[in-house]
Amino acid sequence: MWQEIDRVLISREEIAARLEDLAGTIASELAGGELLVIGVLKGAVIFLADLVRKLPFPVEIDFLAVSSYGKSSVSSGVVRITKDLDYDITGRRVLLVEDIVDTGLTLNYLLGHLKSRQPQLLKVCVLLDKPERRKVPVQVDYVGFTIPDEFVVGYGLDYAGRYRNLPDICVLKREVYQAPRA
Ligand SMILES: O=P(O)(O)OC[C@H]1O[C@H](OP(=O)(O)OP(=O)(O)O)[C@H](O)[C@@H]1O
Ligand code: HPA
Ligand SMILES: [Mg+2]
Repeated sequence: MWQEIDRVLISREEIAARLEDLAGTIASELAGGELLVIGVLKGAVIFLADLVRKLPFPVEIDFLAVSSYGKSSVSSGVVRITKDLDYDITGRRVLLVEDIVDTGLTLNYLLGHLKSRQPQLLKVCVLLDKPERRKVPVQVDYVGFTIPDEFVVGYGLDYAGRYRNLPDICVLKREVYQAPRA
């Protein structure tokens, strides 16, 4: 069924348990004012959907879309906004939700883009942090899990558009995304 998967890295049960803690921390630190939660399409959709339902106060939700990986397992280095926000975030309290910070190029670009609109508060929550691959330092306020340098799929994360619906976070077999040596 999931033939290209090597192994489960983080199970659905571990994700659910960590989300309880993460939501508790976010709720205690960001309560007391209106909050706009911004998800980065498409990878963050499943994480955001689970996270916001654990917050004990009403939030608004918006999305923006970027693409840098396309059909590859390596960042193109060029971040492109393919869908911008619907809301004006000037003066607002914002929580940006991402599935993964890897090289940091996407988040770095997005933070510049969002800060230029002068929100009152801008916090960043990522489900996965892969620090070994970082090319630029980035602000991350809340992290679900720190993971090793392996390409992961599932729980929103894709390889060439596939596997987002896998309920666990899994490591893809290396031969799937690494071209055989000549
Ligand atoms: O830290 P980086 O190296 O920039 O990588 C992280 C970004 O790459 C992925 O996006 P992708 O371009 O694959 O879009 P997607 O969310 O639609 O899959 C992921 O969802 C992050 O947005
Ligand atoms: O490990 C990853 N998996 C899926 N998408 C990604 N985008 C950056 N790193 C990854
Ligand atoms: Mg992707």
